[in-house]
Amino acid sequence: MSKETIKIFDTTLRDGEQSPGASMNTEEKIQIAAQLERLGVDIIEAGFAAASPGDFDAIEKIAQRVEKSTVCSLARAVDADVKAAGEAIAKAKMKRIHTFIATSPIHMEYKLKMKPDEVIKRAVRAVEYARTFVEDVEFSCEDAGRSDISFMKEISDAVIEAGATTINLPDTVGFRLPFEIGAMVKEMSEYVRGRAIISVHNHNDLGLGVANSLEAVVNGARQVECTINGLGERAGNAALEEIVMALKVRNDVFSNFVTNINTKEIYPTSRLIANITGIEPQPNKAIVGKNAFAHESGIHQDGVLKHKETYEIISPKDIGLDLNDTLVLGKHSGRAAFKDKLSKLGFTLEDEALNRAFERFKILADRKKEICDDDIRALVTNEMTKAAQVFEIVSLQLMDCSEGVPSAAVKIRKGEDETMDASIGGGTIDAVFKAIDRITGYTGRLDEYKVKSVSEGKDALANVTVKVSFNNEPAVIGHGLHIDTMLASARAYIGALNSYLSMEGKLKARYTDSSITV
Ligand SMILES: CC(=O)SCCNC(=O)CCNC(=O)[C@H](O)C(C)(C)COP(=O)(O)OP(=O)(O)OC[C@H]1O[C@@H](n2cnc3c(N)ncnc32)[C@H](O)[C@@H]1OP(=O)(O)O
Ligand SMILES: CC(C)C(=O)C(=O)O
Repeated sequence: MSKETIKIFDTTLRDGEQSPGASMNTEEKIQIAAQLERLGVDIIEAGFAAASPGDFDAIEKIAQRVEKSTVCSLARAVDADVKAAGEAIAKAKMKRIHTFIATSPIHMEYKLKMKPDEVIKRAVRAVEYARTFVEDVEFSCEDAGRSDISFMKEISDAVIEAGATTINLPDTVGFRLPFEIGAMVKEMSEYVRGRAIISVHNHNDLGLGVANSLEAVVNGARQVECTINGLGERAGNAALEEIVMALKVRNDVFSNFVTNINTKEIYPTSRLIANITGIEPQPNKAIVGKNAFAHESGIHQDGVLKHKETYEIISPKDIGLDLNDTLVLGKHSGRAAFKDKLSKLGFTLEDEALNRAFERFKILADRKKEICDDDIRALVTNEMTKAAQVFEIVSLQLMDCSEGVPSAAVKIRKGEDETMDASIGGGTIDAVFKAIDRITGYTGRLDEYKVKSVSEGKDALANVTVKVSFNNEPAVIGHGLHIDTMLASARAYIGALNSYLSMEGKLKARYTDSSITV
């Protein structure tokens, strides 16, 4: 019997970005989309085009670059949203608009303040309008988990008639138990058989997102929506890596199904997302957590030494994690070893980018004795996701003591010119950022500041993430990497400014284009 393909719909760049603190800039989203394509996901939900000019810009750029996966934008059942989605994905080789409206009584009455008939009308209009941009239209019954099944059948009939090809049944608030999701999916997939495919999108509020998704597959779902590392609104979404590995490891149960995922790209993808968002999977997280393959107790270690499978149901190699790779890089390592390490970590860099990364590696190696894989991942990701550098930090001098006023003197390069200025501040970081504002002429409002150590030890790299809003426009993200936390902070702030400047013209054009309501 030929196997059925379960489509993997990745929404890390949309629902994943809804995790508090997980915002990403355009360059970072492009890198993530390229990695998701390598991973083999069928559909990349690249964002919500109408949500912000930055989202629109990122989706548009992803649509122009991704070739093997379908690129999708989310849209409310609102003309302006559908138009923005259609325009953002216009250049994609394979494209989809995903439109949604809530179908549960509680959402219709209190949030939408619409009668069920009006909800159906809005859904039909959105799907019909979406079909004027693309052939592939997905419709979601938001809060399907708490919706009346007969109403979902009625709205599905209407949107399928209007041209929807996928009906998604999100358990938006993660309320349902596996047997309930199974029953809902079975009834709905039998109802729409031959007319549309049924998809699920399970949230993790009760920790059941993955279990619910697997139960949905058994009962007829042929598309599963999920995110890397389980990122997503509130407690997150079902984790892609867990769903895919469960389908693979338990192929005795799921023998009729396959996915297009190259599981060896799971670990590199997980690390890329963790480095970019600064959100580490919990250590005991299944598949990609730091401890997922660590055996701590004597009896387990004894068993594993005698026969790995006594305690291991997954080989780390299957997810692209090579625990036996002992090549440690340091100040005496050359380009060949560096290049070899990059390719083992899943990076392929053009010559120029490779040279820049190698230079930064050498500078780091002068200060840090041993460079571990996570240092290299952070360094290369940082290099690849940098916006064009209008401003660059040249040097930083700080004065701080427990009784005095913190002050910072910063030298910044712009093209050929170098400018130095100083500022005092409420704290050292405040002084650094104020000095940068004085030199560049842009005043930023700091919305978020996060610092994370990339590896262990006192000489670990600091990875600083900032979210800054310039000129009261939508906030942008910047990352800075350095052994010195203050320098990493200055780089992150300048990175955010560079990112803002690279989008400034576009943002303004979209704000002032009266045909687009965002
Ligand atoms: C379950 C999910 O994850 S849904 C996706 C969630 N993602 C996001 O919200 C992305 C970020 N959101 C945003 O940037 C903004 O909310 C925007 C741009 C989409 C809309 O902003 P605003 O116009 O200011 O509206 P606001 O967010 O305050 O309220 C949402 C409005 O959309 C309506 N709405 C919500 N969902 C839908 C829908 N699917 N179809 C039509 N209307 C909807 C709400 O009823 C509300 O309408 P009201 O203003 O008439 O009361
Ligand atoms: C828009 C839909 C698919 C969603 O994110 C949800 O319901 O959680």
